[in-house]
Amino acid sequence: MARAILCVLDSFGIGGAPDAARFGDEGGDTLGHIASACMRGQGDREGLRSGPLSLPNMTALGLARAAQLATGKVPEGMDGSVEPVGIFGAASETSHGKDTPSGHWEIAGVPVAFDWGYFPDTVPTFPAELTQAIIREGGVPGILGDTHASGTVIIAELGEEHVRTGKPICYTSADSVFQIAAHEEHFGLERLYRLCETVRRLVDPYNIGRVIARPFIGDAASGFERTANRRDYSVLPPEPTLLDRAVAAGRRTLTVGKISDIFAHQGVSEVLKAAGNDALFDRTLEAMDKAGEGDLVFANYIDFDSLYGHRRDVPGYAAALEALDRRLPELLERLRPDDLLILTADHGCDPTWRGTDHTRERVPVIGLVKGGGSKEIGVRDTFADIGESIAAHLGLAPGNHGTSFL
Ligand SMILES: O=P(O)(O)O[C@H]1O[C@H](CO)[C@@H](O)[C@H]1O
Ligand SMILES: [Mn+2]
Ligand SMILES: [Mn+2]
Repeated sequence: MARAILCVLDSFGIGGAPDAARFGDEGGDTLGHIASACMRGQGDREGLRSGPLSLPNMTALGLARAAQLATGKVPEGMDGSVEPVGIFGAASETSHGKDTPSGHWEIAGVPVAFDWGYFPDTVPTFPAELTQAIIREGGVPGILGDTHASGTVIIAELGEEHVRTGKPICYTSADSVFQIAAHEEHFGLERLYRLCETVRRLVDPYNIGRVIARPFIGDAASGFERTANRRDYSVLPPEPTLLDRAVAAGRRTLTVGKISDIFAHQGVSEVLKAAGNDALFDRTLEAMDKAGEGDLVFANYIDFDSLYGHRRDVPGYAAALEALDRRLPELLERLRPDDLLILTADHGCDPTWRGTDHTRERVPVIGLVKGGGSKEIGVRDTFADIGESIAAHLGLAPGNHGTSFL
């Protein structure tokens, strides 16, 4: 039994999704395209990184072979001849959406078999009656934005007007989200959180997955910058997840980063938060030190997605992958006999792709049971196989979805 350590590299897809065309994402491949770009010198950035993508520790865990299973080819510059030390394969998503909650919930054994509500890619994007209700019940003089947008672009465009008028910047994306950007000092952080709670209630009838507070600081002269005080207001998962099942069985679930928000704080014993992948990795190590027999550590590394994938920043994404890879030995050293480690992702966000949205992709499933051998698990039909394998490893009763690969 021992423990299970589940790490989600947010948006680290490996291509090959059988239903990618339905999303306009046929050919989308986060890892494959980053690796190819790096081979062409397009991953170079002065003072940051250069050359082919170098992920020796994830390759030892089977990343190159997992990508080969997902797409039929080894990413350029990666070594597909390395014999993986542990569990390796890929997984396809069955949930209808390619968003963060769908991906994480499916990993935790609960695929999302219904369609979220989405706001149309029009201006205005939000229904007039919803906007009116937000103005009335949220106590704001109006809203800015009201469009599909990239969060960093829209605060550059509207930050000054927001500070001047006090109107929050409201926007959405291809995801089922209502995002609210507001200045931490001029508008106020607590006031932004309260507004998000109000909007959470108001968008429930529209079946919107998340309301997201996007606080920022700065001014027009020096530029506006988002802070780490982002907060996600998710609806409840439709069924008990792996987290709920673990807690119900008397286990502890130690969540790192935004996991707790993504699961609407259900089935969470402990929340370890931090800003930035590096600090989140530190929290993961702390959680591993705290976790006892039969417990689950569940971590999310958000920078891949929000700082690099959505920003279509190939050198940034490559550097972040290499940084995490360099630190993996610290995590591997902390594994106790019979601990299960899995590294995976919740969707893709190919930084070479058009637009700024997620990409429908398969995800890697790589890891090991400490003391166990090498095992190819193939391409799994659902991310739920990950949660089901963890449940089996921890001695929890089987759930309603997925099949253990252990
Ligand atoms: O452009 P930013 O604000 O980072 O938004 C991105 O983050 C949201 C939540 O993950 C996605 O829906 C996408 O729109
Ligand atoms: Mn995500
Ligand atoms: Mn995202």
